[in-house]
Amino acid sequence: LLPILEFPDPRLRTVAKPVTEVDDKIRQLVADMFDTMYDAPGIGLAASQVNVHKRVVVIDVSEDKSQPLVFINPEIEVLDPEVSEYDEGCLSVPGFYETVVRPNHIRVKALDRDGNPFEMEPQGLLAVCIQHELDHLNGKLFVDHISPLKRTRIRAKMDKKHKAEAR
Ligand SMILES: O=C(O)C[C@@H](Cc1ccccc1)[C@H](O)SCc1ccccc1
Ligand SMILES: [Zn+2]
Repeated sequence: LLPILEFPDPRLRTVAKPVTEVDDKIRQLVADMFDTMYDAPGIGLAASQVNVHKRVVVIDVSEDKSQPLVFINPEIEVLDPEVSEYDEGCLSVPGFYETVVRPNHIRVKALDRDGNPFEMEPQGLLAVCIQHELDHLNGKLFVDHISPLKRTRIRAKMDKKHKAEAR
């Protein structure tokens, strides 16, 4: 299992670099990320969260771990301006859920675990999760989409938790 960085760790603000070659090293990272995500448990994980600053995302929104998806060098285009709300969580901000507004009709282009390009037009939670993970690759967190007051309060609680753990 890979350790997951927690807000406000500044390393979460790193902009991840594109993968130049989808090789066995990347496939090992993907396998370790799925193990870490399923164990958390979570429905998505970006390499940034495990302090690997490469543009790699794993997602599985299924109930029974039956739909693992790998997005390498993902790119998103918004297909229409309609947005929807979702109470998002984050494995890097454990225990906090806040309403985030995002476009709900997008197209994703990425490479799969074999380095082959593919694209999809995800709906619902998958569309939300892909945008949440892409934020991670760009050094953004879901708390950046809520009010500064709420973000400050969450940061204070996370700092207190980390102090207690350090004792
Ligand atoms: O930190 C992450 O990227 C994992 C996120 C994925 C997520 C993105 C957007 C909306 C919900 C989840 C979650 O922490 S995984 C935990 C979870 C599982 C099911 C539903 C909500 C949260
Ligand atoms: Zn997250």
